[in-house]
Amino acid sequence: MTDARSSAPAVDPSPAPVLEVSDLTVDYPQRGGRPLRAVDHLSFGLRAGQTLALVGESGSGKSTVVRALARLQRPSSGTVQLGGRPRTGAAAYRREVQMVFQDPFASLNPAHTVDHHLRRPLIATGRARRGAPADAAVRELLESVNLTPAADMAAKRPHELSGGQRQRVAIARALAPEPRILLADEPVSMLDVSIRLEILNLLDQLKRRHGLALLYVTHDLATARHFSSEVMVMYRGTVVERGPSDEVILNPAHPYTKLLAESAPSTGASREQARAARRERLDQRARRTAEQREATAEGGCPFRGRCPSVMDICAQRPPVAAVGAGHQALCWLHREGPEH
Ligand SMILES: Nc1ncnc2c1ncn2[C@@H]1O[C@H](COP(=O)(O)OP(=O)(O)OP(=O)(O)O)[C@@H](O)[C@H]1O
Repeated sequence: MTDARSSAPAVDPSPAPVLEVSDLTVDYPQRGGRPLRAVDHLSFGLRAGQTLALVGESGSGKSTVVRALARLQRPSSGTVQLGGRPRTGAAAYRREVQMVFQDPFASLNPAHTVDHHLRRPLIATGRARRGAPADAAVRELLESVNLTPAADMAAKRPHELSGGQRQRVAIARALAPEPRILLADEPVSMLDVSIRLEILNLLDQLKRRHGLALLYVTHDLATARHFSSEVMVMYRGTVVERGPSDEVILNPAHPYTKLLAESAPSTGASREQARAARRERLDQRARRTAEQREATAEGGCPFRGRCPSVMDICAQRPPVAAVGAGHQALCWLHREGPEH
């Protein structure tokens, strides 16, 4: 795998975020009990031309973050602001923030042609007028995701396409409104191994070409490292480690990230292995939900029930410790000062 980041044009290391998330908290009501805290006071920014990876096991809260950013889930508290503008109208926000979903089989309507899927958002968002301008814009979108000859592809229905081709259509559709932000929630986990890297490379190229800010949600640490400049590791709704992707993945500081890195499945897993991993993730999700209910009630370090280095002090909320340049871990092990 060539390093997608090494050929990156020099970018301003810290341009202002185009999307700012501050203290985002999402609680789900539970029948007859306390609400379940799926996201706990999360803050981060997405920057133009950069990819931030959000990693964690099933049930850690990644999809809830994406749903809140896409305004499909109302936060319990905190804010999500577009380019420093707190009150963007719903239509303008939806144009700027687009999503690519995990399942390209479910995200396209089987009754409609590819042309219909792309023409609709172009016209609805005023990016192209009906008729010849929309024809040209559909063609351009298809070519930009390498679906050619564009005229043949435009006439097809989803069932006539492979999984990878469908995901390319879904990406083209997300680009139609010319967004500034793309939220990609496990965009390749349902695809055949052989085409996963092609689709991730395509997203990477489109990010550069259009200066998109990309949030890449994944279970896969290898592709998180390869395709992102920064990584946030989430456990039970809390970011337990964040920093430059090489740093976090090659030198993990938090016991949870270490565990993830040690148990990471290979990117080249077969479809059967991927299915087995998915079943395991669903089991994990059920376990995490049960644990999360307890954690919501208890406080302290969310990972202490599984942590091999657990200490008495972990019953208290851990500090955010600097463990390297721009690299932080939420852990008592890295508390500054005398040994405890
Ligand atoms: N609509 C909902 N109502 C109640 N609880 C929910 C809802 N959606 C998610 N949860 C719970 O919130 C927690 C976080 O779930 P979320 O789907 O955000 O995690 P995830 O990391 O994206 O997992 P996966 O990779 O399986 O999608 C889990 O405990 C989950 O059971």
